[in-house]
Amino acid sequence: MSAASTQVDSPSAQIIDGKAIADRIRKEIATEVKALQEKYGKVPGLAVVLVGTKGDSATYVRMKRKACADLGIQSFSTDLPGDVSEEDLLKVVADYNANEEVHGILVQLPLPKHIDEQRILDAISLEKDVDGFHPANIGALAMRGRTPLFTSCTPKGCLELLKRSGVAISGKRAVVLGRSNIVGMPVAHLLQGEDATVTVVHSRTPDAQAICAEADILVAAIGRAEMVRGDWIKPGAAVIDVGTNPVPDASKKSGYRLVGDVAFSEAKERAGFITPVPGGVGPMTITMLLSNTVDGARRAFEKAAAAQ
Ligand SMILES: NC(=O)C1=CN([C@@H]2O[C@H](COP(=O)(O)OP(=O)(O)OC[C@H]3O[C@@H](n4cnc5c(N)ncnc54)[C@H](OP(=O)(O)O)[C@@H]3O)[C@@H](O)[C@H]2O)C=CC1
Ligand SMILES: Nc1nc(=O)c2c([nH]1)NC[C@@H]1CN(c3ccc(C(=O)N[C@@H](CCC(=O)O)C(=O)O)cc3)C=[N+]21
Repeated sequence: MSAASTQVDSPSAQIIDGKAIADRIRKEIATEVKALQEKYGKVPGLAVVLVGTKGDSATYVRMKRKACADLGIQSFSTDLPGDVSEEDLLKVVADYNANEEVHGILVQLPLPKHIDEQRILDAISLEKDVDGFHPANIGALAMRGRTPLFTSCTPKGCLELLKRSGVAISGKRAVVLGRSNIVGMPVAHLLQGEDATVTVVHSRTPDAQAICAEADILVAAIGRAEMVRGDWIKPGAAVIDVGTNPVPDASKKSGYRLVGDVAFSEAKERAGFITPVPGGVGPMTITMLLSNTVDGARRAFEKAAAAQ
C-alpha cells in the first residue's frame, strides 16, 4: 500500500489527553498517600530547590508545590538568589539529604552558569533522587537487567502515556528527537527496555525528516517550536510531543502561548495518536514526580519499620 492511499484512508489522530490521564493517576497517588499515613503515621515529603527567578522555572515550581498540597504530600521549598554560591547550594542539598521528613529532592534545572550542575546532582542522595538524574540511577536505566531506584519523570510520563493509550511498543520502530540527559537519552533507554528498536536524532543528524518518517513511535524533545511537520510523520504513528516552547501571542495575558516541537494541526491528520501541548506530557511530568516521591517515602518507611 502506498503512503498516499494510507493517508487518504486515515482518520484524524486520537488525541492523548495527558491532563485527564494525569488526573486519574493523581487520584491513585492520593489513595496511596492516605494508606501510608494510616500504616506509618507519616506522610511523604518533597523538597524543591529553585535558584534564581527565571519566569517559567518559577511557574513550574509553583505548579509542583500546588500538586503536592492537593495530594497530601508535604512540600518543602528553598528559593535561592541567582548568585548563590555552589557551596551554599550544596549545603541546602545536604540538609535535605539529612532531613527524615524529606523523601524526594528536586533541584530545578538549568542552574546558573557559575554552578557545576554535575556536582549538585551527584550530591543528591540516591534514595531521594526523585528526578532520576543521579548518574547511578541513569546508569542502571541504561543497563540490561537493572532497575533504577527512580526513573526520570518526563521520560516515565511519556511511556505511561503510550501504555495507557494502548500503543504497542515491543518490536516497533521508535525515533527519539533529542539526546538531553533529562529527556531524550532516558526516553530512548526506556523505549529500548520495552523492546522497541530505537534511533536517536540530534542536532548533527543529517536528514532527520527521513528518519522520523520511519517511526511507529516518535518522541520529540528538541525545544524547536513546531519543527516536526505533518509530512515527517508516518501515517498511523504515535507522536509524543515533549517540547514546550513559548511563542509570542499578543492575545494572551502573559504575552505568549506554548507550542510543541511538532506542528500539531498538520501532524494530527497523519498520526494515529498524538499528545497536545499544553495538556500532554507536561501534566504527566509533575504526576510522575509525585509518584516517585511516594515510592521514595514507602521505601524509607519500610526501612525504618524493619530496623525497629
Ligand atoms: N513537558 C515537560 O514536562 C518537559 C518539557 N521539556 C521541553 O522539551 C524540550 C527539550 O528539552 P531538553 O531536553 O531539556 O532540551 P535540551 O536543549 O537540553 O536538548 C535539546 C536536544 O535536541 C537536540 N536538537 C536541537 N535542535 C535540533 C535540531 N534542529 N534537530 C535535531 N535535534 C536537535 C539537541 O541536540 P544536541 O545534543 O546535538 O545539542 C539536544 O540533544 C524543550 O522544549 C523543553 O521545554 C523539557 C522537560 C520537561
Ligand atoms: N530538575 C528538574 N526537573 C524537571 O522535571 C524539570 C526541570 N528541572 N527543569 C525544567 C523542566 C521543564 N519541566 C516541565 C514540567 C511541567 C510542565 C507542564 O506541566 N506544562 C504544562 C503547561 C504549563 C503552562 O501552561 O505554563 C502542559 O504542558 O500542559 C512543563 C515542563 C520540568 N522540568
